[in-house]
Amino acid sequence: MRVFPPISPSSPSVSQAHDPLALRKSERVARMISDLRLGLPVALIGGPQPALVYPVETMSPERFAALGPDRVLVLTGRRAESLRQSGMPEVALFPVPADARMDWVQALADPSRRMPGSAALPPAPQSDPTAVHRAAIRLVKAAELVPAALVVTGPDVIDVALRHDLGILSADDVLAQLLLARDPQPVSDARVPMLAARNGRLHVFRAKDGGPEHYAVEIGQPDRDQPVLVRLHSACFTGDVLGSLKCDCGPQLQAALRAMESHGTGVLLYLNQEGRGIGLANKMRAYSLQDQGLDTVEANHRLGFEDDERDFRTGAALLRQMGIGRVRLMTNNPAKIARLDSEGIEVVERVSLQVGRGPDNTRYLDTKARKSGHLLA
Ligand SMILES: Nc1nc2c(ncn2[C@@H]2O[C@H](COP(=O)(O)OP(=O)(O)OP(=O)(O)O)[C@@H](O)[C@H]2O)c(=O)[nH]1
Ligand SMILES: [Zn+2]
Repeated sequence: MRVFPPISPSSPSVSQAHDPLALRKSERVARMISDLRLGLPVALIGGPQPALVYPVETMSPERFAALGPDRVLVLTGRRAESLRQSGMPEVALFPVPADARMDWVQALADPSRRMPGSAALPPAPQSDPTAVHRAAIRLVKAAELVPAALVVTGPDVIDVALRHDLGILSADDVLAQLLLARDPQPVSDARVPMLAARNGRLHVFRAKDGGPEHYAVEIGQPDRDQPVLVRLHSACFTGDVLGSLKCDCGPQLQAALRAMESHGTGVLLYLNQEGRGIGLANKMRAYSLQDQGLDTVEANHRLGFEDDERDFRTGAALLRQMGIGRVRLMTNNPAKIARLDSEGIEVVERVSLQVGRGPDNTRYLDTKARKSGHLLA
């Protein structure tokens, strides 16, 4: 008779050294992120009891109706504060009453949803978030969903997860994996002549964590022994592709390429960190809030995000991959300079990049200068 090894969710009993098909922790986390985008729950171990984590944004009404009695709504402290709960921890827990409606929960999580007429403010938050709650928020943020989760605890969670083939991992492992810096590897590259710079080559990079690909546009052949003219550009579909006037991204992208062309060489990293890392769907939620009068930072907070959710370690890793250790950085954002410096990339000079100011983005640019420390010259 065949004997199956016992299943140990947090540390698979068969190590990958012996079984190449055994899932790595990073692969389990990548699957969890995909599952949450699909509206599937994942099981986390780490609190007093194991828990199922459901994404508020994508869960179905049927799954909401079938939730167990011990469930809490997990919001970021930012979101809780915008619901007029002051002095919040980084992660806030609200008990969800048995008769709670799904649209009430969704409206607490997402300011773009209409609160059902009779709904009152949520009851006072429960205290003491555990690693499970912190991991739940990190996972839904990584999935670029509304940063809110329903966490259901119960003794049979692991049974349910095994029966339904759900992802299972310890919350500490999830948190550790999501904090790791990944080294994107080069995948392919080819010559791409551009209007702004004829002598261009596009390199595609991919990390092993299933996250987004990032790109490097190399102009000419920069001498690695000299500081290289570099731009770290975060994706902005609206500005870069549509020519939106709400920001300065499109003009900055083109001006950087033109500057590299006239200098003869340079590298523009195109980082897929849309909306300062919150994703395009959330950026459009933020834009709706801006249409109601909030500025770019207030809108992020109202949604439950920090001002800036980007991780510029990715930019440093790409530069290292390309053999670039010293740069003249085209930016107005001191956080980019600080991050490259702390990652061992020497910024020998900041090259100012002030272009594209107009009536539709004056407030946006002024807010970035006032609240996020962007330089105005
Ligand atoms: N959340 C949010 N993101 C925005 C908004 N407007 C633009 N963005 C995003 O902001 C980022 C701007 O990227 P960058 O131009 O590289 O960065 P920066 O911080 O302005 O720094 P520099 O341009 O280098 O000075 C892009 O990811 C845009 O998609 C907004 O109102 N809300
Ligand atoms: Zn933009």
